[in-house]
Amino acid sequence: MASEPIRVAVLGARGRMGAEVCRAVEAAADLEVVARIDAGDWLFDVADAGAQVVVDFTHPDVVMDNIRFCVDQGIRCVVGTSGFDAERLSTVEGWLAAKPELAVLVAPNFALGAVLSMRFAQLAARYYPSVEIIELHHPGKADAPSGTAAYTARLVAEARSAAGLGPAPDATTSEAPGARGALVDDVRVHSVRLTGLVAHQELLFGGEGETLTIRHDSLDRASFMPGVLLGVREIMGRRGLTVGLENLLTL
Ligand SMILES: NC(=O)C1=CN([C@@H]2O[C@H](COP(=O)(O)OP(=O)(O)OC[C@H]3O[C@@H](n4cnc5c(N)ncnc54)[C@H](OP(=O)(O)O)[C@@H]3O)[C@@H](O)[C@H]2O)C=CC1
Ligand SMILES: O=C(O)C1=N[C@H](C(=O)O)C[C@H](O)C1
Repeated sequence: MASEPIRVAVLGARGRMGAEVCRAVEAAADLEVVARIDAGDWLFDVADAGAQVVVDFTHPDVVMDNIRFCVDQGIRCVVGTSGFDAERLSTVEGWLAAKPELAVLVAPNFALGAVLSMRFAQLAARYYPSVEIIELHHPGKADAPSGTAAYTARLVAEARSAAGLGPAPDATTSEAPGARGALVDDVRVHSVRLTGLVAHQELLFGGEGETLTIRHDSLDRASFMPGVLLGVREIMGRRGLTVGLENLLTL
């Protein structure tokens, strides 16, 4: 006998990602949307609808309150919203410590190619003295740099530090504000916002007489959906906090 579909609530349901997630979940035979919540809606509808998993694509300013609500209500979370730093992640871990049967997935990027490009970047990082990140997004994006770029910068910085690399060479002594981008974990990150774009990232590595460019392009939000659906299915069998879709893949 077929098992019951997983009951999913979508937060940010009228947004760019939330609307796409509602469509993708509805199209999956083993999942169903039981609540669609957006700004101004009553969050308790999620619990009243018997949601087993919440998918959050809202805003960095509200996502922590949403996770807190879900943990209090005993609901698992798949979180795509950006804005997570080490402090936020450890706060979520603290909440989960009191509810060990629950699980939260925070994935900076659900696109397979983005996850692979970060893994390739980790491999390359130890070999090149210079590295800079350029992230390019649609102009409706609220935060800069992107969550993916911040996460990538951290992975690259960890790989550089493990390899004993110091700061990237840079003789700049005079700079117009922002001209050299933001420093994230000692890695320069440049943010472009441009009509027509969706979500894109380039990592530029430089060594003696050569450069290496690793680029990923999400040309459509459909690119994120297989990762989101995988997250919803996998979170049912997990416990605690998982950071990064790579932990659900065999890479
Ligand atoms: N991890 C990944 O792979 C991806 C992550 N993202 C991230 O997802 C987030 C959303 O992106 P996007 O869909 O483009 O943004 P949108 O602004 O299009 O959508 C966000 C939606 O959330 C709503 N919202 C705001 N506050 C609340 C709240 N408290 N409860 C419920 N809904 C709320 C907004 O309403 P209103 O507009 O009225 O405020 C809006 O409808 C961003 O942080 C983005 O970086 C995006 C793509 C992929
Ligand atoms: O806002 C977006 O669009 C995206 N946000 C995420 C991020 O901040 O990294 C993921 C992807 O880049 C799309």
